[in-house]
Amino acid sequence: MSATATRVLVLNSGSSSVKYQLLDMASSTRLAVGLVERIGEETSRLVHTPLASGGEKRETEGAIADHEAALKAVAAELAADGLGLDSPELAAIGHRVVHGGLKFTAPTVIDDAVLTEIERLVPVAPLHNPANITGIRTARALRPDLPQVAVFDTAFHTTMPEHAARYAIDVATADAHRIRRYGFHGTSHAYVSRKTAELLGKDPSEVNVIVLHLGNGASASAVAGGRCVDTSMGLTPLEGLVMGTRSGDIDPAVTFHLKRVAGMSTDEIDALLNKKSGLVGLCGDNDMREIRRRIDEGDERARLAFDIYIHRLKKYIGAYSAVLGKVDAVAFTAGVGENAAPVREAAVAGLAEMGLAVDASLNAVRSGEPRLISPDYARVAVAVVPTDEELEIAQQTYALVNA
Ligand SMILES: Nc1ncnc2c1ncn2[C@@H]1O[C@H](COP(=O)(O)OP(=O)(O)O)[C@@H](O)[C@H]1O
Ligand SMILES: CC(=O)OP(=O)(O)O
Ligand SMILES: [Mg+2]
Repeated sequence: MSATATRVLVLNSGSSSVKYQLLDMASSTRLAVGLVERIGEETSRLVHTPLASGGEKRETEGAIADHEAALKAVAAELAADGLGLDSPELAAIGHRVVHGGLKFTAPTVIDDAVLTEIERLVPVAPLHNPANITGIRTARALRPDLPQVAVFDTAFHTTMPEHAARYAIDVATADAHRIRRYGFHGTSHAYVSRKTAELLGKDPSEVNVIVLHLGNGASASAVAGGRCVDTSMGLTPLEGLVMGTRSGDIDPAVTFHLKRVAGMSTDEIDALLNKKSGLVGLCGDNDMREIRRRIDEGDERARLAFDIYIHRLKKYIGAYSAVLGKVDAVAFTAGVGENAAPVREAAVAGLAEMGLAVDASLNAVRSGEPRLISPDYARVAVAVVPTDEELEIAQQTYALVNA
């Protein structure tokens, strides 16, 4: 790495999107940020903002067939601003990798063996690891000389005690197939729980926080003194909360029933629970903005979908309050958590006996900053804390390549 190489490119590849940021770590500045969405559809969209030059946001619409094409389009956008991947100032590329299994508990420089292990984990993160792998391969082909670092969603959750991480199934079978609860969105849960402590003016070691990461995928975590002690996602990112397209918790016997009685194949059941369930399965929409609009128009299906979503969320707030014993803060984050005031209001409604309340005028504030939305008298702080997985990945990546 050259002495002047202080930039990190971060790729957060999702099942149908890529979020990216180019950061200069020496000056703590964002040089460019962007998003490619609806990859694989006719209506793909790339939004690129060249912050370094103060340039205007650029939007390109049109089919982007796969993640490889998406990354090449991102590289071209960066090059157009003089920030191309060929820059000698680039120190490393940091990749979000969703499933790291038991092997990866920290950021890792990617070599062939690491890539093979990430591939081995595809069956337990079928929507995510393949996209992460394509991102890594494409970036490597463009800059074979540069360190590529994987930052795993599962890493933060490896501190979970065995009684939280194990399923109550036959131990020999579980161990033979590495079946246990891994948890995901860990980079976000780590970042947000730390930021929440900061907002309270405390050290992370002094506070217990329930983090509600509500994006398209959604998960809750119980963080005690900076360490994760429980989280809602399991072997795969399917367990737990109701999500945009995923069912979350369900009686596993539903799957046997669908196979034996409805005659569905394993792949069909997988697709049903991962892609055609959750909010989209319940009401046809997975975007909370659209669901709220429909509720305002009196749409009953949208109302029921919302109520099911909130009911599950409330159950996890209750469960994690019990797991933690004492809760200092509940933090809402990600697309829904940061933007949907009605979700925050409804999730906390009726929990005054547990010390939880939301102040309506504070909850209505729109801001990109961490903020409290609970009234002064509330025993537990309720906060909105914007996540920044890309910044966290950049910092971990830069620290590793400079170590
Ligand atoms: N202004 C808003 N109001 C309500 N919900 C929103 C708003 N903006 C985004 N969302 C929700 O956030 C979701 C995306 O969250 P995000 O954290 O970006 O998810 P992911 O990383 O899984 O793509 C959208 O599907 C939508 O439901
Ligand atoms: C793990 C996971 O569910 O990630 P996302 O929310 O990006 O789909
Ligand atoms: Mg996300």
